[in-house]
Amino acid sequence: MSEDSWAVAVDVQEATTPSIQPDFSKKVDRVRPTRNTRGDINGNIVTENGGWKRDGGERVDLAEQSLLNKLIRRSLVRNRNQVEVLQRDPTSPLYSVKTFEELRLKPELLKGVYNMGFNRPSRIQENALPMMLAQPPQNLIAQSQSGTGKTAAFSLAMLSHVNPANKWTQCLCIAPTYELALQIGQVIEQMGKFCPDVKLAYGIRGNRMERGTKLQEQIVIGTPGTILDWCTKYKLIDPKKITMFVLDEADVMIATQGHRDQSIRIHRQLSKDCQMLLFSATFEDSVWRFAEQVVPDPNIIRLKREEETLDTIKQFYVVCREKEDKFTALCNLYGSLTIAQAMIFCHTRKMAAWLTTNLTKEGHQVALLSGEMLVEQRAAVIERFRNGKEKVLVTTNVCSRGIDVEQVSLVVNFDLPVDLDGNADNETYLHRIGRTGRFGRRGFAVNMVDSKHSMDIINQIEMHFNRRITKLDTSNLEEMESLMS
Ligand SMILES: Nc1ncnc2c1ncn2[C@@H]1O[C@H](COP(=O)(O)OP(=O)(O)OP(=O)(O)O)[C@@H](O)[C@H]1O
Repeated sequence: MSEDSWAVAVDVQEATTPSIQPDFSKKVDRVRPTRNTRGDINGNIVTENGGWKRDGGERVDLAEQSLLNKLIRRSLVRNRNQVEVLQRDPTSPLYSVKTFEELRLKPELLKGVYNMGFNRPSRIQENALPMMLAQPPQNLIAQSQSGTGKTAAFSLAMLSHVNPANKWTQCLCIAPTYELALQIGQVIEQMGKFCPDVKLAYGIRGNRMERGTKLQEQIVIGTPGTILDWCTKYKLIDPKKITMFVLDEADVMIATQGHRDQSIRIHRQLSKDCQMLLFSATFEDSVWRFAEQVVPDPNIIRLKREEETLDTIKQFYVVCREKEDKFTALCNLYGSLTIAQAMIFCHTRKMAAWLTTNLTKEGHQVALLSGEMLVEQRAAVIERFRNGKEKVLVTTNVCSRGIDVEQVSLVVNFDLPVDLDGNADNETYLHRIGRTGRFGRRGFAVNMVDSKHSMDIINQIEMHFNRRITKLDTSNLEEMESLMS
């Protein structure tokens, strides 16, 4: 098969690829590919179909991607951009806080916040928290990329909002999946550690409740289907008594079949005075239309994603003939440079598996990350790599977003990133190599070129970013050392 046809032949390849870790194969049959993907103004990939996006050769489940981000994240994502605030009533004063004290939280809740290691509100929290805690209640639509502190913000708002003396459900929070709901629940539990009278229930599949009894938990978090059943069929919750409704990950929610309608049906049961809060990492038209339906008269807070830059990254390409040749070039490269850690991107799982096997045979300590693994397994691989247990991480695109490994100094595009039409996928290129050269450090990116088509792609990338990609001869050690010094 010609290397050029990777993008087109991916279905066939993956269907015929044996799982190298057989236990992980159970994810494969859930594939529902979508063609309708594009980036929003924040550079996030969005999809209007099915909750899946195709990312190069892998299909990515948006909810899983979100869960992976949560599992591997250790701290706030840095963002120096200004928050944009659009107030419903532009004449009312705009409050923002620089400390948690200014919010006048209950002491036990403040203790919970500090106990989590939060010293001050994150950029989005500075504006979102006073708005969510304001009296009379205000509706809010907030958008910022994953990891900027949204979950922590609305968890705090819910914990602050409830009256523990009232033994009925007052805050309802819905999330796209069982696993995501559990993650949010953990944050609430941790933050509310010193608020023993505030109770939390999980409205998720498998959590069976007796029909007709009313829940006493003040906060209920769950998935739209179960929550809808609990409100309507089982009547465990009186929706008219809900005074705060939180809809998290709106972009993922509407990309999942059925969730959009269920969310709207839950919303319809709520009282008109209920405070509505909606959060999303991306914000393109379909999310916006949905948000407007669910959140009347909103205040809007948006934090633009910080631009990734190629300024501190030296980019090269190596001309090769076929995959064996690319492999030799890679070994030469790796053998001659002092590289802290490297990430190598392949287009398909099959290629990633082949490369991992061969690098391992050469004596390298290699980790493999691919879409057939369960989310928890992917998170564990990333954690090992972060801790330096392996020096090389071979991967398909599934993990190109979200992982920040500061010590990665080399990114190799063993296969160049292409879109479904076989053109340069500039956005993916930026995400892949943008992770090296972080925080002013120098990074290197090496692209393997194995055909006229892939040379065209390099030219397209050069033009797009207006940055030179220099030819590298990996058999010429001296030249390579001087270029890459
Ligand atoms: N004020 C803060 N100070 C320090 N760390 C914080 C603060 N707020 C949140 N964090 C931490 O930052 C990380 C990201 O926060 P959070 O999960 O709330 O972000 P998010 O925008 O909801 O992203 P996602 O939707 O992917 O979870 C978490 O590890 C959280 O514990």
